[in-house]
Amino acid sequence: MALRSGFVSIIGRPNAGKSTLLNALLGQKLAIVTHKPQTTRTRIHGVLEVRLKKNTKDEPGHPAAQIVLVDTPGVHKPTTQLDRRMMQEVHDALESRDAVLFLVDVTHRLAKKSASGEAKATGRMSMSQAEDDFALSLVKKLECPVILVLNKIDAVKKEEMLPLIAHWSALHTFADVIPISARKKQGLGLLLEKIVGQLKEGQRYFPKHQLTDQPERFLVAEIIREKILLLTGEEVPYATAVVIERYEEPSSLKKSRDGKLPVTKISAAIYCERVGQKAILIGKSGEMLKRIGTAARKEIEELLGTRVFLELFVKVQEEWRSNRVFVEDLDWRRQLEQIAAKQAEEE
Ligand SMILES: Nc1nc2c(ncn2[C@@H]2O[C@H](COP(=O)(O)OP(=O)(O)OP(=O)(O)O)[C@@H](O)[C@H]2O)c(=O)[nH]1
Repeated sequence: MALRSGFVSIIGRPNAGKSTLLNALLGQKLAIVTHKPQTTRTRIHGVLEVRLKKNTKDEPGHPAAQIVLVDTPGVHKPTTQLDRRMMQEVHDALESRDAVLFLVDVTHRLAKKSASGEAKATGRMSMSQAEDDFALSLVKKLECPVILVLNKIDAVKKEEMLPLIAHWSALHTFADVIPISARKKQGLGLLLEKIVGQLKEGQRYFPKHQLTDQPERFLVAEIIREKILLLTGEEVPYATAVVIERYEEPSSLKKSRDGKLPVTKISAAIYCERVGQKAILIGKSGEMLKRIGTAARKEIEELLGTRVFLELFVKVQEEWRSNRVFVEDLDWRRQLEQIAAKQAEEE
């Protein structure tokens, strides 16, 4: 059976579990995950090789495939320039896709019907419903097959699933409806089979062992941002951006004579919008910055397979989320172009 290949975008409201699903399918952490909505800001490509599965008398098989999974920011109504950039990333991810996974969080229950038979949603529920509806409106415009993926089934009772499946299936003609738990890795085999079933025969888009097109320095920036999201509260996580200012890889990956791993030297700027936020990020006697640095360094060392010397600086850039130029410059693809231009200038 010939290889199949294609781009498959994962779309859904903030916190639906898109990044968790990407990581679970890849079997490796590529996208950062937190319990806070709007964690993902740019689209992330994760390259998944699916092995050929031969037909058996009990189960049908499928051909080998290369699936380029595209994780996207959560679909939400934009209010700042950053939001608009995030939504642009969603639109870009929906352009000329081979298939789309529309991810719904099943713990956001349906509104209960009142005595008059009217379904009423209130507060947080009505907001999440509005976000789901907005995401669905984008999906409805697509010409490619859309698989409805009902996520977080580990967190609801089985009997709650049937009304949810009925509700969502009535809203659009989905190519398939697959209940999964991205966190518990349930239902992923079936989901993969269904995705491969939607792809056409084709060549690989990326070399066989390449996990992503995102260079390590940007994965490093995301790891630092994840630790900030996890360790700080209120507005600080949303008002924070991380930019790698220095990234010096060791000349060799060999251990030194005394058995020590080589060192990667990294300096990163953490941007926030106000002096008060800077004070929170630094903490009393620099304690918070130290916690962020230590947590990030450990994970970066695992990622790079070297020791890491990590310097963090906190800088204030007032209202950066509404500054178009600043937001555009945060895009790693843009940063990569700027680095390449600078290198060419220096040579
Ligand atoms: N119980 C349960 N929780 C899950 C599951 N999948 C994801 N989560 C949790 O849901 C939260 C959000 O997960 P993410 O993967 O960051 O969600 P996302 O859709 O990428 O979020 P944004 O970046 O905001 O768009 C995290 O706390 C996850 O651990 C699941 O299958 N079951």
